[in-house]
Amino acid sequence: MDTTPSHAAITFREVSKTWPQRGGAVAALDRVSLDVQAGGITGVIGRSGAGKSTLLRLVNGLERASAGRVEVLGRDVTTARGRELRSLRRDVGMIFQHFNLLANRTVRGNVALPLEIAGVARPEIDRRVARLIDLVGLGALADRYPAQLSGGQKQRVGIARALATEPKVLLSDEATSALDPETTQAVLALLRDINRELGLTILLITHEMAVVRDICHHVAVMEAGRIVETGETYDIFANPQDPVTRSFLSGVTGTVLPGFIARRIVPGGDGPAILRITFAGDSATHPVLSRLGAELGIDASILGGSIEEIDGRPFGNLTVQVPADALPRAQEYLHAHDLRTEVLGHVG
Ligand SMILES: Nc1ncnc2c1ncn2[C@@H]1O[C@H](COP(=O)(O)OP(=O)(O)OP(=O)(O)O)[C@@H](O)[C@H]1O
Repeated sequence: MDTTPSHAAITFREVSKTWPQRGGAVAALDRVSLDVQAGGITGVIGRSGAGKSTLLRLVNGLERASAGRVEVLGRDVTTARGRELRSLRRDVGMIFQHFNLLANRTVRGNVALPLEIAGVARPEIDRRVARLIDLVGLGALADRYPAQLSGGQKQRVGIARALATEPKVLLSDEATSALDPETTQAVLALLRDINRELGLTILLITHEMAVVRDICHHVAVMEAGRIVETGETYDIFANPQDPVTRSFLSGVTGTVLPGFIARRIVPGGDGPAILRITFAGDSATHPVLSRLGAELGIDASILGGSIEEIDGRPFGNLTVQVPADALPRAQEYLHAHDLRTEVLGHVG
């Protein structure tokens, strides 16, 4: 996919943000550059304190950069003030981990709020609110108050409210972190539908790689105020480069070794090799193990594995044990078939 700035809905150029602190300053963002593709879903993942919220809040002017430039839909947020900033904010909706609904307003009243603030006429407000409430599947609950809703329903209200001013960009600040796994799936599916149907650009921050896997087309990995890796989600899963990315992936791609295997690997061991094979793209469904046996006479025993779908494409990992003396031939064969391998160690 083209990554030139002309196709970006949001661009960060050499953006830094420092907070004054006693005895110095803390750099929340350190010369971050990123293009967020128009019409796509981009995830920013990082540990607590990596700078994700700060990055997100620069997009709608809730925070201002200390240096660098942030452009949204071709407009410079870094310098926007007053009327210009208000108009920009109407183009950028936001949803939050804790929903931020007004307790004394019904579902209808919460969704109507941004339109009331924007001075939209009442009949138009009523029309738009009814449509939005239907869009997020809350038609039957329009007159309930937030306290009478589940977490997932509250987030649907948050989404409807964020869409009220017909924004072109939606920011999501850990929108599913407070929800159970099933509700998370339903809310992610709603975001995916909205992205597809409305062509909305979504920029979300999360600390869960599963969220990235499930809905993001692109991902940027942050650590200590910097972006350490960025790319299409599938490529990042199939071929992660940075240790931070690898550690995030270890929880979701079946790459964590079960204890019974990990305990067998000993430093300096010279017994059978434990090999991880990564299957991506077309190679994901090749019967390579049986061919290793049939063509090379190498017996590989399966220790663990998983296969899943990322961005509609198959992706898998297989951990196998092969005799130490057969390892070079096995790897050569696997590499010739476009499979990646990693020697995790040797049994002692
Ligand atoms: N208003 C503030 N004043 C001072 N320091 C701040 C402020 N907001 C954030 N920071 C600091 O900036 C750094 C980045 O914080 P930020 O909230 O962007 O991280 P995060 O990746 O979103 O973390 P989390 O996942 O915990 O929300 C942290 O070191 C944080 O302590």
